[in-house]
Amino acid sequence: MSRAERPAAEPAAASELDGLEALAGLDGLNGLADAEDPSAAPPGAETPAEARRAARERPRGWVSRVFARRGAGERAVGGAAGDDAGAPEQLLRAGDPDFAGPIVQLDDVTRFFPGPPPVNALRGVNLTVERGDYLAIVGPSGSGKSTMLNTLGLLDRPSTGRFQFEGIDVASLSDDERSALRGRAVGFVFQSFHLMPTRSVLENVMLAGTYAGLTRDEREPLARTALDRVGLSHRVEFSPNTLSGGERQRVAIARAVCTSPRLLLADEPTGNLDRENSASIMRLFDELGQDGLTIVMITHDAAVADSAQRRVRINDGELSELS
Ligand SMILES: Nc1ncnc2c1ncn2[C@@H]1O[C@H](COP(=O)(O)OP(=O)(O)OP(=O)(O)O)[C@@H](O)[C@H]1O
Repeated sequence: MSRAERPAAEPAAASELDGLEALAGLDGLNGLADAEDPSAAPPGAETPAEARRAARERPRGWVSRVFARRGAGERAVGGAAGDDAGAPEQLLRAGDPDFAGPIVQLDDVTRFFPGPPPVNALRGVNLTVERGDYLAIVGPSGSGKSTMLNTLGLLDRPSTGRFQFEGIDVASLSDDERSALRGRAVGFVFQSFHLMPTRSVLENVMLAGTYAGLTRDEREPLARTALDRVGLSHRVEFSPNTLSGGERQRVAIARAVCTSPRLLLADEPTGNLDRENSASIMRLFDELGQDGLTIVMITHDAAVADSAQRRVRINDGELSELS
């Protein structure tokens, strides 16, 4: 199994949903593939126009609660309506796209797993990622790459040290706030694509908008634009199973970028691709980087790492900058 697909604290069977839960920030929510559209508001819920007006009036960098859990294993519901009608709307901090400082700032971050055996997976890591950086993280197996990615993707918390995302100290966020920030600000691309085989290409990409709290009407045009961006507008109604590996990864990238995340995390994005498809995916990353997207990519492939603007090495949990 590849890195960020693994839950941070406990190993689990590889499944399509692992990565999707990471995308969603809906840790522990079961039945995701079959869940009803969470943005389909029940009768009496606020209309899309009302929701947009309310969103405009919120303080910058905050979102209203998008998902509520009714109980263990039950599906997500939309907004503050439905069974929650009458409950006060909950505002969650979800980062600030206009924050002028670094998007990521790690100060003396450690991650300790008590084991047995005990492991210091990250040791005193300092890292600043500026908006628009395109960074590759390289390192041998077991060096801490996936722990770094889980941390940056708000899937795991440092044991000690400080992690600031767009100036917010992540330690001060509640679980719901971390999920909201992840859903709004972070896009994930995995080695093994994590596409739903029973859904069309378009539906797979639209799923990302669900997790960002968008209505169906808002999601479809964004998904079509993203698919156009990755050169797949002629494949929207296809099943992912009928696509080549390179095309599947393009769908996954479209899904990752369709809601305009501020940080794209890529875990061995070319690991399952041949040389030609790898080069084409790297060109796409270059273009996304030139468009201003901040990208952090883990790779074993030196040629792939060379395509990034900046490289860091991780060795036994310690990070060092490469020239
Ligand atoms: N949940 C966990 N519990 C205990 N130890 C863990 C856990 N996750 C990671 N580790 C340990 O932390 C160290 C770093 O693991 P990590 O998965 O981050 O390495 P990696 O560089 O991603 O490796 P690979 O390239 O093989 O995927 C390893 O020694 C690993 O066994």
